[in-house]
Amino acid sequence: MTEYKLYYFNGKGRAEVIRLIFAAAGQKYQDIRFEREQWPELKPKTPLGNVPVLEVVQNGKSFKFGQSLSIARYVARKFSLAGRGDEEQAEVEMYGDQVQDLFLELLKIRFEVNEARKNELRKKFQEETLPNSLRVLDGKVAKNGSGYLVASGLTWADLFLFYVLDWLDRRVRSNPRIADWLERRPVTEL
Ligand SMILES: N[C@@H](CCC(=O)N[C@@H](CS)C(=O)NCC(=O)O)C(=O)O
Repeated sequence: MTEYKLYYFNGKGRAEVIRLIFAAAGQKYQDIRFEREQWPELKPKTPLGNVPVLEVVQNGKSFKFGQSLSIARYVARKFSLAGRGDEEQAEVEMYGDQVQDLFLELLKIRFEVNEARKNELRKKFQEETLPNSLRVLDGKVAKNGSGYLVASGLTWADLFLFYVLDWLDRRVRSNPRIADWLERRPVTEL
C-alpha cells in the first residue's frame, strides 16, 4: 500500500490545489500541518528548503519532493486527473500554468506592503489580467462540451482554477455589506 503525506503550513496557500486533487480522487493522505514556530526546525529537512512537500511511502521506502505544481501533476497523473493522452495532458499543463500565473499575481497583491502599489496591482489584475484569462478559459469550457477545461472531464487544472476563483469569491464574501446581505437574504433553491 502506498501512503501519502503532505506537509505544509496550517493554511491553504500553495498546498490547497494538491488537497483538492486528493479530495477529487477520493484518495486518503495525511494532511500534515504545522505552525510558523515549527518551521525553522523543519526547513532543513525539506528537499528545497520550502513547502509544500509530498512524502510517498511505498514498500518501506520513502520518497520526498517539493514544488507545488510538480506535486499537483504527480498526484493528478496517479489518479487520472491529468487529462487523457499526451496532447490533452499538454493542454491541461498549459491551463494549469495559466492559472498559476493568476495565482502568483494574487499572491503578489496579497503580500504587497505599499498601499499605492497594491492598488495599482489590483486594478491591473481586475481590469486586464483576470478578464483576459477568464475569457480564454471560459471560452474553452463552453466549446468542448464537457463542462471542464478539456474534453475528457475533470483535471487538476479545473481544480486549480476553482481554488483561484474561490479565493476571489471569498474576497467579495468578506466585504461587510455583502456578508450582511448573504446572512439576511431569503433561502431559495435558485
Ligand atoms: N515554487 C514553490 C514555492 C514554495 C514556497 O515559496 N513555499 C513557501 C510557503 S507558500 C515557503 O516554504 N516559505 C518558507 C521559506 O521559504 O522559508 C512551490 O510552488 O512550491
